[in-house]
Amino acid sequence: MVETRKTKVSVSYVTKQYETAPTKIDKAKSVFFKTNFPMFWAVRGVSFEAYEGETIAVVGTNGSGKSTLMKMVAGIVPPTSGTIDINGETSLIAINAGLRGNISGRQNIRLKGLMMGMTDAEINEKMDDIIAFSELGKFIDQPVKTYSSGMKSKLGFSISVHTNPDILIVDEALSVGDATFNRKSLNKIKDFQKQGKTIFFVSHSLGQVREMADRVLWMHYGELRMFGETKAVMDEYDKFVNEFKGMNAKEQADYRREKRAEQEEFSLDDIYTGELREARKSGREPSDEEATAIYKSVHTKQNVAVWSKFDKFLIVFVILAMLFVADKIALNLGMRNIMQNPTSMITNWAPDKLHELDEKHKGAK
Ligand SMILES: Nc1ncnc2c1ncn2[C@@H]1O[C@H](COP(=O)(O)OP(=O)(O)OP(=O)(O)O)[C@@H](O)[C@H]1O
Repeated sequence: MVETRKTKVSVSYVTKQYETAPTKIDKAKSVFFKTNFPMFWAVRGVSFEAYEGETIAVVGTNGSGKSTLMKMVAGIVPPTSGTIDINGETSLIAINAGLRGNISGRQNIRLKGLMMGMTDAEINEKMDDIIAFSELGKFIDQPVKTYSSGMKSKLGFSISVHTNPDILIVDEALSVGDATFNRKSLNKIKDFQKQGKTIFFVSHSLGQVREMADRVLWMHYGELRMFGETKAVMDEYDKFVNEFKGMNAKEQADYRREKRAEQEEFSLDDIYTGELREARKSGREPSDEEATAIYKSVHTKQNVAVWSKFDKFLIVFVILAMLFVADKIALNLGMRNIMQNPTSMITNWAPDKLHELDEKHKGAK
């Protein structure tokens, strides 16, 4: 059957490789020095298409790559290889997504609105609705770092649904609020379904998945294990979960170790050979042109920054020069102060500016 619906998201052979640096300091070190942490493929050659108006649930055990895949679709994390084509505006709702801890909930609403290209007037018009939906009451003027994860999720959810995206990605944000808020959020998602939006939602609630999803994408240790109609995939997923629960502790640990080893030893050529194997299994020998096209597509590398020694030297030089100029000309702050607290130059500015915009808005009411 020829698919007539509009393709909204097209993902081809996407991977994400991470260095398993144990701490943030180790990660920072690896930017400037040669380090030897093992590499690990969190997503291994995922391909799928999502159409206008459908709701796709993303399931899988902890650490299977669901959030990483969704962050790549939302454009927040770049893939290591492969391509993602988006036909529309995406908005990611995830616990903490894009919220700044040092500024208030209200200032976060303004900041996120500005980042999404809304004008001051548009933000002012929606401000009261967003605050009302979030149910945060007077906490809206408290710094977000004082919020619980449920409160952050309520704020994130409320902001995202009011920015009216046509592709909505909900990453577990439906399960961290209280029962009433979750029901309200589900109803909002159902409204979006009726409006024909494309929705992805990551969920560990299998009942919610069966109730809401048209299709299900099952991630398994970085691979797309199955993608299809909700009932067919969920029946298989349930079967796997029950089989896994039926194993003893040693069998479970062995299984995890084996899969983890596959994630470390994986290479892009595995996707290529897997594709050829699948084609042959279905009785079709790919032509040389087809094989070359698959090879090229699999090996499409994204522009992940690889810094040369000169780049690193330049970065340090530019930072020092900026600090010097800021000290001498613009801010008249002592060099020692800046060295002790470099972020003060930025953090002092942002809340003041957002506060000024809020005051203007209140005055205009
Ligand atoms: N920034 C990162 N650096 C290194 N490893 C990462 C990073 N982000 C995720 N990972 C690793 O990638 C794997 C997939 O993580 P991801 O958060 O996508 O899984 P998930 O399926 O969403 O898990 P959960 O259901 O527990 O939320 C995990 O092993 C995780 O530790």
